[in-house]
Amino acid sequence: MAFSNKSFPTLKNDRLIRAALGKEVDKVPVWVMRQAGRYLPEFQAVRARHDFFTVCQTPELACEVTLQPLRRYEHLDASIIFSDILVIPQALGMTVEMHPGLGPVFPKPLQDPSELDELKENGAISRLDYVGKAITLTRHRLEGKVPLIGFTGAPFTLMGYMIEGGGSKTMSKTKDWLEKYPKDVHRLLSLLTRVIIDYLVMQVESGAQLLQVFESSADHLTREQFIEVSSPYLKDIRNGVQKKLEEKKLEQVPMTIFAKGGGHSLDIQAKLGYETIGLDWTVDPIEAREIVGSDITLQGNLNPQDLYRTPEEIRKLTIDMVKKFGKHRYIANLGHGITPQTPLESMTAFTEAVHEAI
Ligand SMILES: Cc1c2[nH]c(c1CCC(=O)O)Cc1[nH]c(c(CCC(=O)O)c1C)Cc1[nH]c(c(CCC(=O)O)c1C)Cc1[nH]c(c(C)c1CCC(=O)O)C2
Repeated sequence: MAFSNKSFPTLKNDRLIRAALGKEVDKVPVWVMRQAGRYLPEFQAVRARHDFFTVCQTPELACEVTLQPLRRYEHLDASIIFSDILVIPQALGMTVEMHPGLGPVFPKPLQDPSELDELKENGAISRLDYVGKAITLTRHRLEGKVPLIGFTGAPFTLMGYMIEGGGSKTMSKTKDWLEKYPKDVHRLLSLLTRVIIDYLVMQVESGAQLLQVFESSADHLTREQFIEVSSPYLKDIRNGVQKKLEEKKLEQVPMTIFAKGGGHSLDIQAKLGYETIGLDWTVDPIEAREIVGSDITLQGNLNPQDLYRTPEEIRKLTIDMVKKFGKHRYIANLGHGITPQTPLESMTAFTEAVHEAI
């Protein structure tokens, strides 16, 4: 590696970090989940030549696609390292393939709790070394333009993919495990939590400046189930990362929890120690603020579907949204990832409108 993680270029735009820490900002920071992705022709061009996980595993390629949206959209206030949440099951020894049009596929999902013993926890972090290398390279190539976000899937969401063998509308196998094998479920969630903590610390060591935890399958959980199988692990992750960063004498970084469909548990999320809570588009900004109080930053939450409207309509919806959230403790984003057919000019309209709103 030509670059080391020492002496990164000075950060010139720190709006994202300031907003996450509750400091004053000149403009509302904005970034977009899946901002490096298939709506960009330059991303499609890279994907035409390389398999999805090859892009993730090759620091030069991961860095290139991470930078692509920043070259096109001058108003973006953050970058997010190009990778996937499913690199953790891969590092535990499971095979994951990305099938175009279908999404992720595990040829051999977990079928029985006895298979948990085959997961390779030892050495998992060193098998994810390529993510650290991509982060370090990207921090240098960013030249301090905007901060770099690192991320992970949350334990329940990862467990769901490992049991279902891919995306699932019903998650019925996972729900079956919750009923039949509660002890093994907690064993697996604890294993994933340990790996996730070390993985996030490694990302910070490599140069990540903010960390986001994706609990994307929270929409399958009731509030009671969220309390049982999600929130304790999310809390352990927040505390564990803080403790290990202290031990390693590394600087603390702000963390975001995004639980899609977790609107039923915002009060619980507010007590987990995360600086920022990400909201999907079903949550009302004013109600969310009332629930979480004034000491937490909110992130979100335009409906990704709204990016199919005209630029004028997008501007209006975005300005209305930003005004509802207000300038303090707020990071503008979509309520979930940007979709592949989104017109390129919609991103311009959205990001510009955020900066002009207040
Ligand atoms: C659930 C989940 C996954 N991956 C991720 C989540 C959590 C966020 C969410 O809820 O959407 C996280 C993720 N995946 C990707 C990123 C990159 C960083 C970014 O720009 O946001 C991030 C942060 C790249 C990707 N991950 C994927 C793509 C598209 C695949 C391709 O290029 O062929 C990209 C750009 C594929 C992927 N990866 C995953 C699925 C279900 C799919 C298929 C569905 C889809 O295509 O949107 C698992």
